[in-house]
Amino acid sequence: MPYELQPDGSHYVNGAYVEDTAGAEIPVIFSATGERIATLHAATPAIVEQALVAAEKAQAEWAKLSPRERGRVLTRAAQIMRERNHDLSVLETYDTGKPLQETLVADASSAADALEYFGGLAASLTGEHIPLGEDWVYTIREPLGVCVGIGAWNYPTQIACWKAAPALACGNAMVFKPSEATPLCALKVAEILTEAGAPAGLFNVVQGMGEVGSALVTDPRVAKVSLTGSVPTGRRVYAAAAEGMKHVTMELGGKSPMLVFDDADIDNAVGGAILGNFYSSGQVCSNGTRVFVQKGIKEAFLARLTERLKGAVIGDPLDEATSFGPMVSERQMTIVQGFIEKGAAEGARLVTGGKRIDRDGWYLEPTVFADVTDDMTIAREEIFGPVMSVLDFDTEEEAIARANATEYGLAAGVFTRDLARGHRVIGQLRAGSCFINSYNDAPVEAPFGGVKMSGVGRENSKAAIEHWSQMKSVYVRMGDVEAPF
Ligand SMILES: NC(=O)c1ccc[n+]([C@@H]2O[C@H](COP(=O)([O-])OP(=O)(O)OC[C@H]3O[C@@H](n4cnc5c(N)ncnc54)[C@H](O)[C@@H]3O)[C@@H](O)[C@H]2O)c1
Ligand SMILES: C[N+](C)(C)CCCC=O
Repeated sequence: MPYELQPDGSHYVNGAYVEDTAGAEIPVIFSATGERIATLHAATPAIVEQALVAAEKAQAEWAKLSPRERGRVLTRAAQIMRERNHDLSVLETYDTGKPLQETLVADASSAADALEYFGGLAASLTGEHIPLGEDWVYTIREPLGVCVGIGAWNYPTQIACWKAAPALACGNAMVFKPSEATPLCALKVAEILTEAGAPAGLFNVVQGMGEVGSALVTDPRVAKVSLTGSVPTGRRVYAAAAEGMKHVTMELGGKSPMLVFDDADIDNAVGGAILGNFYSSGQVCSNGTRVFVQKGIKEAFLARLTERLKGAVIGDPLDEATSFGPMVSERQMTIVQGFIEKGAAEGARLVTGGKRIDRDGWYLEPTVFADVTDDMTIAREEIFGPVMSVLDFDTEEEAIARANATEYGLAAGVFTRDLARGHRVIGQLRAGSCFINSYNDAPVEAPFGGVKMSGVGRENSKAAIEHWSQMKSVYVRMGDVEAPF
């Protein structure tokens, strides 16, 4: 066992593990077996207070460092993460149930990318000089202060670092609350940042459910809240943050469309649909769960998809050969089973899957429904599980209109050999993260985030800097002040 699964304390505050067993118990369950692997406790008000005090103190000192010095800490943390990728990946697999085959390449490594990228960017975050004849204005890019990050359970290491890396690069401190379903990984991020030279209190982790998140969001010392979670939680958190006029980033849910035209390379389209529906057992916010296939290739697409799904290796997520693992929790599995039942009851054609797998843990078969219509529940609501809905269409205009007929707008994809059509269609899809002949790529260099109900703000890329800093402008008069009296 690379890391002890039971951490030295539930929380990481002011550079060290702390515990307060008065907080509600948080059992950590390995979803491949149903076994309890650790027990943590939700933060009490005293722990939340300690974290905020520590963050406030650390932020004042951190902001005084040169951006280059701040960047050096982040890039050092990235290097440590890469060196420990295997251990961190195993921990991620225990925390989430995702196959090691995935976590080895998509979690600590994506987190390290963010630390490296924003560490490198830190020194170039400058203001500008604006000449006004004799007078002039200069701008200073300033930190926001103490920021709160709140995570979902599907990518606990990645989410912590996609928030912390730009936040810290800009001179902020952070109190991060992981999802109560996956509380382990963010603690390692905190440990590594300390080891890399981050001052005590710069990145704190407090555990808990919605009440702990809510206590952080409403605290007047907090300048910004970045949430990754569902739309209903996003609505509540955004409203609470608005009361205090706080900055927000909202990375929320989706029901994203993937459009497959008759001229698409069928294997690439099927590959994109598999990645966009079954990676992480379908527990990915940007998944293309409404797969619109043009009528001419619909049956060929379904046949190839069914064939390729037979290649899924379902099993122990700690075995590197496994390519499809359990759901994160029994609760999530039950929610997804409810959607599968609705799909069948509302008349969708079950092409493959649909059942719970007969083994320990919370496994569902990769499931594909065809002949899905726009009004069906499975075509309208985010399922967050391994359930693909295939809808068919005749014309480009029709597909675009139907793809856009949703309150969500996180992602969208197009598969076609006609690149002019690819760009034309993507240009009309109302979504933040789009793909042509690909799906779900999320390099740190590209902005990531949604439109409409899927969110506000962007993570990753230079665009994230705008969401973790603010501009001060300074007018400088070179001559006398002329006043009317
Ligand atoms: N857009 C993205 O980048 C992205 C990435 C991953 C997941 N997601 C979305 O997350 C959802 C799945 O994750 P989940 O089930 O953990 O989401 P969730 O909304 O139930 O919880 C998200 C987080 O918010 C906290 N929370 C709940 N109520 C709160 C409150 N009132 N105040 C403050 N914090 C509160 C939870 O404890 C958890 O840490 C899906 O909708 C998925 O699409 C989005
Ligand atoms: C990097 N992925 C796989 C696109 C995940 C982004 C976070 C959403 O759940």
